Amino acid sequence: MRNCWLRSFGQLTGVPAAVQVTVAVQREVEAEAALLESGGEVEVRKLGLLQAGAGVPATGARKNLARQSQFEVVGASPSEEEAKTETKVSAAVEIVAVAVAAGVDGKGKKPHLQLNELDAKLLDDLRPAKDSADFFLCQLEASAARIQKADAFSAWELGVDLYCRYKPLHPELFENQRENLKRWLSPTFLTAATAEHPDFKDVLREEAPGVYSFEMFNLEFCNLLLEEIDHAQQTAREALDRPNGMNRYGVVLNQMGLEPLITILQQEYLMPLMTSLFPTESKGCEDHHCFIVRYRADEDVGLDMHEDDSDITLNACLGKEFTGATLSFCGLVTDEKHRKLQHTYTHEKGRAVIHLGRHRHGADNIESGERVNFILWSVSETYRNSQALSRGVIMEVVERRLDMYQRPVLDMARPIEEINSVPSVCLFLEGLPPYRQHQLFQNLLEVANEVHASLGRVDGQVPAIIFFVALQPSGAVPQVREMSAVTASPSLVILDVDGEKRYRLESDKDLDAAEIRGFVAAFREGKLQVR
Ligand SMILES: O=C(O)CCC(=O)C(=O)O
Ligand SMILES: [Fe+2]
Repeated sequence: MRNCWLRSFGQLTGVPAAVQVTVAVQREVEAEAALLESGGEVEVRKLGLLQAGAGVPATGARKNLARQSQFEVVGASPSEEEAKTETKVSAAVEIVAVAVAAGVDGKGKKPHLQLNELDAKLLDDLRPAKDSADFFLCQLEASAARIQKADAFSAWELGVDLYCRYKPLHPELFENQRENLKRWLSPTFLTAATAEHPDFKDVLREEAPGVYSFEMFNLEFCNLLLEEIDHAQQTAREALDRPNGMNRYGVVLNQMGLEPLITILQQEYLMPLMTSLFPTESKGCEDHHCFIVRYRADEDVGLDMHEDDSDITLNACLGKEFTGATLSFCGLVTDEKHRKLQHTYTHEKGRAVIHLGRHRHGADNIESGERVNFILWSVSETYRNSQALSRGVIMEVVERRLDMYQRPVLDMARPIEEINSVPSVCLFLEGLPPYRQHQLFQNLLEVANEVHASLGRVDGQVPAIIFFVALQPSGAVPQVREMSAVTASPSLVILDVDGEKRYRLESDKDLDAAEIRGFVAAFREGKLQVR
């Protein structure tokens, strides 16, 4: 068995499960080939990303966290046995097996980063059952073909690159997070959050109705994270996304591989607090978007009043030295006086403020120095689904709008908000065999390109008809399916959320490019019946 060590990494934003696995396996296979060619004389470094995707059950307490783990394999001389390894099936299975053996049995060379319990559980889940391997591989191949052929997926690959390249400055932020957090959280908050009956009354300061603050991180953590962010910006700047359209100089922490840390922070320490302050909105708060904002005189100096695309927002100041840059609050967007200024909060290093995402707020201009804050947007699918009818399709929290606008077909799991206002062609393919998904995706792509060409599509602008594809029942897919009132796969629907209309293709024929083309053309000519 080759030496191998594991590291746990975070979630790739915007990358569906099967695609992540495929990229990993493709690279593994390439590296494998290089290793065999070299006769094992040259050490080959292989990087991969494992994810419990198709055919591999994603169980465990936190789907999000249990979804992936990244591992590195360093090859020594291949054995006879290994030299025979040719197929992707055995490569995929072998990779999993190597990871499991090294991680769970602790046999690997010294671990680069320690496995935490959930990683161990993940690897157990991934231990491939013989009969699922073929199906698993089939999914991988279909996704590989999609990646190679469809431009629509190219940006997702870029995300993978960042993961492979980023080398942390402070590994302790990426390993053994549960233990480390105990050292980094303020003792008062830690005690309150971990008590048998969590009680925050001595910890919280009510700043204004619905706005609370508390001491959260100690200085060691603030400084550690500040240094890691600087390091990421220096070494991987071009690959880091901006956190949202409003902050030009922030970074998305999940993208740097910090998702496991943030998830533990959210689920184990913040959840009791969120539950006690915001019982409705915190129910089912499983997802998060975590990012850094930065203000200084020569960059962004402040942020206009807005509401967040979160259900609950936590905003902790990491430093550095600054004056000004206070945070102003008005009311909840549903309040009559929601535009009236109600409170101005002064940030302190290590102190966090927590409020509902729909509580209007804005960052006042910085006067001198630099302010860097850690923002955690918690998202509750349970709460969002309960609000679905009044709010239209709910957005995933991660915005990659400009990228999205370039793509002919978008991922329905993470739609852009225009799905609520622009007619959207939605193709549901969840559960279909991979070759069929691939074929129909190609058909949709072909029609989307034709339609956009005929509409005179302008780069960077939302076209008059958007195309979405659903490959797995994740993210917004179940919700869009429900709104479309279809149960089968494939299903083709044109959804006009704003006009409260939907058009379903009902046909005896097998779906193909001609059918899709005809259906969209009929819609454009106003010939479709609402169904
Ligand atoms: O700068 C702050 O403290 C607030 C930032 C913020 O509201 C946001 O990024 O959504
Ligand atoms: Fe905000």
